[in-house]
Amino acid sequence: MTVRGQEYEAGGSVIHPLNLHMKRFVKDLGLSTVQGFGGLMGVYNGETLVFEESSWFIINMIKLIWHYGFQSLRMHMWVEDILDKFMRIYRYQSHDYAFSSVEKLLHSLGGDEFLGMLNRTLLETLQKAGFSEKFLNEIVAPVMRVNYGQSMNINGFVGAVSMSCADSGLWAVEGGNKLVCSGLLRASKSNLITGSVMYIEEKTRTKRTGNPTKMYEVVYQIGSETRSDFYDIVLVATPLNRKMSNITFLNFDPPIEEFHQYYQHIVTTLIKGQLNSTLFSSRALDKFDLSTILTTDNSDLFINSIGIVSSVTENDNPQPSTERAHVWKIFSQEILTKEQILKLFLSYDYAVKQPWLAYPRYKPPEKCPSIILHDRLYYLNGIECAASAMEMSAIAAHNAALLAYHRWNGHTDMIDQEDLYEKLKTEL
Ligand SMILES: Cc1cc2nc3c(=O)[nH]c(=O)nc-3n(C[C@H](O)[C@H](O)[C@H](O)COP(=O)(O)OP(=O)(O)OC[C@H]3O[C@@H](n4cnc5c(N)ncnc54)[C@H](O)[C@@H]3O)c2cc1C
Ligand SMILES: CC(C)=CCC/C(C)=C/CC/C(C)=C/CSC[C@H](N)C(=O)O
Repeated sequence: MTVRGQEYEAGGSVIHPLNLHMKRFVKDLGLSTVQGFGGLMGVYNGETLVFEESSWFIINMIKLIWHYGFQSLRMHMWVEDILDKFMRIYRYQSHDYAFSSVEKLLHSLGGDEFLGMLNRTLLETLQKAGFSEKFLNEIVAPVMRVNYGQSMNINGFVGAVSMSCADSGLWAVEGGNKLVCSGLLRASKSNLITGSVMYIEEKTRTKRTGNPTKMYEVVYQIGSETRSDFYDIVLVATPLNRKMSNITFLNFDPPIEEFHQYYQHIVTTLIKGQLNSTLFSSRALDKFDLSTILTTDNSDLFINSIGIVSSVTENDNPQPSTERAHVWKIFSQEILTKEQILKLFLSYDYAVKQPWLAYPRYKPPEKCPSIILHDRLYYLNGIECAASAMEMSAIAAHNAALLAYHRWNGHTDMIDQEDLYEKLKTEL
C-alpha cells in the first residue's frame, strides 16, 4: 500500500526465519531483507494492560514466569516440536516427492498428530496439553487475533503456525515482499498475461500430430476484451471462492466440486498520528513505550491489534519522531469509523484502509479442498485450510509442480509415499 510516497505492507508482512523457500527465493534473487520490528508489546483486555513486555530480557523472563509460570517456555517447546516436524517438507521436496492431498502432505510430516491438530480447535489442543486459562486468554488468544483475526477456535495447526510468529528473527523483504513474486516471474521467463480468468473448460483439440487430445481452454478478460488459450496442464493459484476469484469450470465430467470455504473479513488501516495512549494505560504519554498492543477476545474493543510500522524501505526500527506521530497499522473486523479513529488517536494526519478477505475462516474439523481438481487441473490454495502464510503457498506451489510432473510422466513411486521420513533417513 503506498501512502504519501511511502510503501507499507498491508497484507503478508512477516516471514519466519525457518521459512526456507522464502529464504532461498530472496537469496537466489539477490534481494535484501529487513529484520522484524523489535518494539515492546502489551496486551489489553478492555480495561487494563494485562501484560507488558520489558526491554530487559531478564525482566521479561521474570514477568512471564510471575504471570504464567513456565507456560511460555512450554509453549515455545510445543511450537518448536511442531516446526521440527514441519521442516521435513523441505527434505521431501528436495528429493522431488509430491503429495496428492493436503491431508497426505501433513500426515507425512507429523503423522496422526498433525491430522488431529487439523481436526481439533487450538483451544482443545492446548487445554489438553495443560495450558492454563489465564495464559490462553492473555497470550495465545491475542496472538490469534492479530495474526488470523479469529479466536482460539481455529484449528490447532494454524494455531501453531500463528504462535511461531512469537519467535525471534521474523523478517521481510526490503522494498516489499511482492519483489519475491515479480523476481520469480522474471527469473522463470514465463509469459505473464495480466488478465482475469473467467472460466476454464475441457475441450478436445487435434494437435499437430493429428491425435485428438483433451486440453483446457482458459478464458480470460483483459480490460473489456475476452481472450482464450489452450493448455495441457492448469494450476489454479487463487482461492476458489465466488467473492474472490469467481472462476467457473465448464463442462467437466465429473463436475468440479464447489468450494464453500468462507474467508475472514479483515481491515488493515494505516494511520499516521499521535496515539491516545490513555485509552490503554493511565501512564503519562511520554512514559508510554509500547509499539504493539494486542487485545484479548473479551476486550470488547473495535480493533484486534495496533502496532507501529515502518515503510518497506526503512531498514531500521522506526525512529521516535519529535512530534510522537508514528505510522500505526491497525487490524479490525470492520472498517473504522471516524469516531473510532478519534478515540484511538489524539490527532492524525491520514487514515488509509485496505479491506481483505484475508484467510480461511477456520472451523475444525477441516476437510481441505482437493489438490487434483481434474486430470491435469491442480489447485494450490487448498493448503490455506491448514494454515495461510506466504511459505505455505510456496510449499503448495512446489508440491503442485512436482505432482503435475510426476503424474504426466507416470512416476507413481514419487507420489504419496508412506514413511518418507524413515526412508530418507536411511538413504543418507
Ligand atoms: C492482512 C493480512 C496479513 C497477512 N500477514 C501475513 C504475514 O505476515 N506473513 C505471511 O506469511 N502471510 C501473511 N498473510 C497471508 C498471506 O498473505 C497469504 O497466505 C498469501 O498471500 C497467499 O498467497 P497466494 O499466492 O496463494 O494467494 P494470493 O496472495 O491470494 O494471490 C492470489 C492472486 O490471484 C489473483 N486472482 C484472483 N482471481 C483471479 C482470476 N480470476 N484471474 C486471475 N488472477 C486472479 C489475485 O488478484 C491475487 O493476486 C496475510 C494476509 C493478510 C490478508
Ligand atoms: C509456515 C510457518 C511454519 C510459519 C509462518 C509463520 C508466519 C509468518 C505466519 C503469518 C501469519 C499471519 C497471517 C500473520 C498476519 S499479521 C502479521 C503481522 N503481525 C502484521 O502486523 O502484519
